[in-house]
Amino acid sequence: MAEVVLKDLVKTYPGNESRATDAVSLEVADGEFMVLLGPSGCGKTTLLRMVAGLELPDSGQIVIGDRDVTYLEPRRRNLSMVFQSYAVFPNKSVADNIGFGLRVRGVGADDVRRKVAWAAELLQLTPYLDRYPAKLSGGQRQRVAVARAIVMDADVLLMDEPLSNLDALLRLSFRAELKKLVGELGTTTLYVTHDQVEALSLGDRVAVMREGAVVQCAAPTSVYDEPADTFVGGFLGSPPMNFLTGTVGHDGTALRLDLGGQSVPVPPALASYKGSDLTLGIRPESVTVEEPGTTAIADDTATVRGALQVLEPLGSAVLLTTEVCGQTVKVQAPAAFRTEPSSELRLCIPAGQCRWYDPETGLLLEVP
Ligand SMILES: Nc1ncnc2c1ncn2[C@@H]1O[C@H](COP(=O)(O)OP(=O)(O)OP(=O)(O)O)[C@@H](O)[C@H]1O
Repeated sequence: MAEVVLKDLVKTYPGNESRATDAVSLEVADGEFMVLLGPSGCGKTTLLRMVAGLELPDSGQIVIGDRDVTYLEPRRRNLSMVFQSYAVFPNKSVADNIGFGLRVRGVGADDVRRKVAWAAELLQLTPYLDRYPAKLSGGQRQRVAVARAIVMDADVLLMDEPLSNLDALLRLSFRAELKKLVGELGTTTLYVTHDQVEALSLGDRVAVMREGAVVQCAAPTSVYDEPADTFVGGFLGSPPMNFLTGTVGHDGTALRLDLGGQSVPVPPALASYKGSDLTLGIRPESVTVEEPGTTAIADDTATVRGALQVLEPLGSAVLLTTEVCGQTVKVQAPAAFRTEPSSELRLCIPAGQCRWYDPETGLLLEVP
C-alpha cells in the first residue's frame, strides 16, 4: 500500500487544442478510496492512465509511496487495474484468469493456487473456478477481473468504470460488495466514474473534475452539502441543486434577493452584493411544501409561491417541478403528497439549507 501524489499533471493529446488534464494536483492517502467523478470528456480516464503508465504526461509528476514513477514502465509501478469492459481471457478458465498475472510474475504454482482460492472466496467465485468466461454472467465476469487485480498485492488499485456494463440491480449489489472488499483490503484505490451515486457511495473522498481540472475534492457529504461551485451543485444530485438568481436589495430592515415580484432574505454577510446579482442554491429535498392550514413556519424559513408545472410520483418520493418568478425549482416531496394540477404551492426554503454563489464566477460564497 502507498500514498499517491499527483503534481501539476498536464496532458495534451496530439491534434487536440485543449488539455485533457490541466495541471491536476491530487493527494491520495495510503489506504484511501478516491473517486474521480465528472462528465464525459473531463479527463478522468486520462488521469488514471497516466497513473497506470499507459499515457505519459507533458509535464508534472506522479509519486507512489516514495518513488517518482512519472516515466516508469507500467509493470514496474506495482499497480493493478480493472477496466470497464470485463477484460478477461475467453480461452482461460476462471482460475487461470485470476492467477494469470501471478504466473507472469513467476510466482510458484502452490502460491498461485492459494492466492486464487483466497480471491475466489472473497468474490464468491469458488464454484466457478473451472468455468470459462463465456459461461459466466456479466457480473461474474467483472468479479473475475476484480479478483485478478486484487491477487497481485499491488500498492494501488486503479478502476475505470468497473460497474458500468452491469445492469442496474447487479450494479447495486456489486457496488456494495466492492465497497466491503476494498475496505477490508485497505488498498489505496483510484476509481473513475461519471455516476454520482456510485461516487458518493464508494469514495472516502470524491474529486469532481471539469474540463481537465479538479474543481472540488472532499468527503462525499461535503461535496454534496457544500458544492464549491454551481457546476458541482448542478452535477451532483438527482435532480441536482436548484439555482435562483436575483438582485440583492434592501427592504428597509433586511437584505432581500429580489426574484422579480417575490423575494427571499439574504444573509447580512453578503451585504457587499447589494445592487448586484446573486445566486441562491438549494437542494430539492431541502425545499418543503407548506400544507394548507399549517401556520408554524420556522423564523429562519422563507416562503415563496411556486406554480406547479409537473408532478412525478417516483415511488419513494414525489418530484415537483415548479416555477418561481420564471425560474424552475424542483421539490422532492413525501411519497403521499398530492395536489391539484396547475396549483400554486407555497415553498418553504430554510435559511440553513441555502448556499450562495457569485453568478459570474459560479463560486460558493462563505457565509459564517
Ligand atoms: N487517445 C486520445 N487521442 C486524442 N484525444 C483523446 C484521447 N483520449 C482522450 N482524448 C480527449 O481528451 C479529453 C479527456 O478524455 P478522457 O477520456 O480522459 O475523459 P473522461 O472524463 O474519462 O471521459 P469518459 O467518461 O467519456 O471516458 C477528451 O476531450 C477526449 O476527447
